[in-house]
Amino acid sequence: MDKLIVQGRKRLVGEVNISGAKNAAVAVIPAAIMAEGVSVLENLPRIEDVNNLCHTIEKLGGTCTYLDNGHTLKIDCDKGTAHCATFEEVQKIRASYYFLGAMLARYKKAEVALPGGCNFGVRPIDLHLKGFRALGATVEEGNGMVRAYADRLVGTSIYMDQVSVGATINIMLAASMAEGVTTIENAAKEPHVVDTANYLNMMGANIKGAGTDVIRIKGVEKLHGAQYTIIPDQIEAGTYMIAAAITGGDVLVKNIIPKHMDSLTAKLDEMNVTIEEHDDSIRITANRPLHCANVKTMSYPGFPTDLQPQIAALLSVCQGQSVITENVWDNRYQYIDELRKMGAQVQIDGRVARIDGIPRFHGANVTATDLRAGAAMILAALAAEGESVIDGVKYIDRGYEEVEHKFNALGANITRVKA
Ligand SMILES: CC(=O)N[C@H]1[C@@H](OP(=O)(O)OP(=O)(O)OC[C@H]2O[C@@H](n3ccc(=O)[nH]c3=O)[C@H](O)[C@@H]2O)O[C@H](CO)[C@@H](O)[C@@H]1O
Ligand SMILES: C=C(OP(=O)(O)O)C(=O)O
Repeated sequence: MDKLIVQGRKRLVGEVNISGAKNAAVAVIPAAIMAEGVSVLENLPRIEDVNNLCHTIEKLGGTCTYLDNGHTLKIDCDKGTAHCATFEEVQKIRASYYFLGAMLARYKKAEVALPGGCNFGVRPIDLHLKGFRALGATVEEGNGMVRAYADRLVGTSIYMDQVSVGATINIMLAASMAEGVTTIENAAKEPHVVDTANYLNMMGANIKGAGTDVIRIKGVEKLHGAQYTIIPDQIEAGTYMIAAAITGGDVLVKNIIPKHMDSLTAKLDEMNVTIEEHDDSIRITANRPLHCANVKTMSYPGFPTDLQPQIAALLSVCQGQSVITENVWDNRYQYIDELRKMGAQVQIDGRVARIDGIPRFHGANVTATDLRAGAAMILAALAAEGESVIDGVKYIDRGYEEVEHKFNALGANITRVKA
């Protein structure tokens, strides 16, 4: 597996362009198989999750063709695809569960292997399946597979027991081609939910209310291809904003939607970081001592769980005691042992992490236990005294485009050693 070697104590200065959002791209790509016609997706991030989804579409019988340097993709499933996805690619990533909703919509039948993705303990998909059943599908699970089929899907009212990004999007996909109207109450409001709804509407769907907690979907018979530009990645942007703060840097984070960053900018402001907001960029300057802060992760517009490891790295080198409460995942502190190897002082008690600020990290050999844990390791290593070696880079490559190149362009010194 590739490793990253990071020389620490580098102040990041300059500008960084944020790529398209992973969690939007990974929903929009499977949604493209619902179209009779060709879709052109722009601003796709060049990341492993996108590669895996493209391979899946090709194995299903569709075609994926890049039109430029890898950010614009033409997806052609005009003649239809298979409805059974059991390949290795499907098991590697979380978002492969969207093929269930997409296939069920177009073919009224779907067979998909259980998804993979980052390991935060149990990651059930019961709410997705409950939604499909409510629409009239029969759903069976067994041997690592989910099988769903229906003679017809019929719109209905669905109340989500828990706010779930994946279930909201998956039900939206299936309901787009159901008969009649579906309402999803207590829906997730994340920017990627809105992005997927916008793409589906461009394809001819009739979805209203995405971005609020009630989404209303009037089913249509057919969807056509569409040209669509993916939104910027809120989490990649947040990672570079925190990188500027942790290295005492001065970075303009470009090509973003500043509104999506509100929960993070409020927190960084509270910590004494200077923030300048522009139309589509944010400048982060950190030239004052940073204060401790308390962070609670929540669904959007709350503080995203996908920035929890990165903010933990930053809080580790702030003055005083900070408290993080992880409200989304049962087990998202596996990376803390790795951060401790670099000197972090953290006590974990269930969903709560108490972090006592240290003056600075020291370099160490650490492992990226998952995608955002890997991002946190890079941030800690950038701020650390000495050299760090980060293993498990394949997780980072799932969701960060050209990670070492983007950081090095800001003044970091990161070298990739190929396995
Ligand atoms: C590909 C993608 O977009 N991944 C994101 C998505 O994951 P994902 O869609 O898997 O996360 P959910 O929003 O569904 O999960 C939120 C909570 O609901 C629970 N739950 C979820 C589904 C279900 O059927 N039953 C159930 O109990 C989960 O255990 C978790 O505690 O949202 C998470 C929360 O913002 C992010 O961390 C992931 O980066
Ligand atoms: C957890 C994440 O992704 P996934 O749900 O795809 O594992 C993430 O993007 O931080």
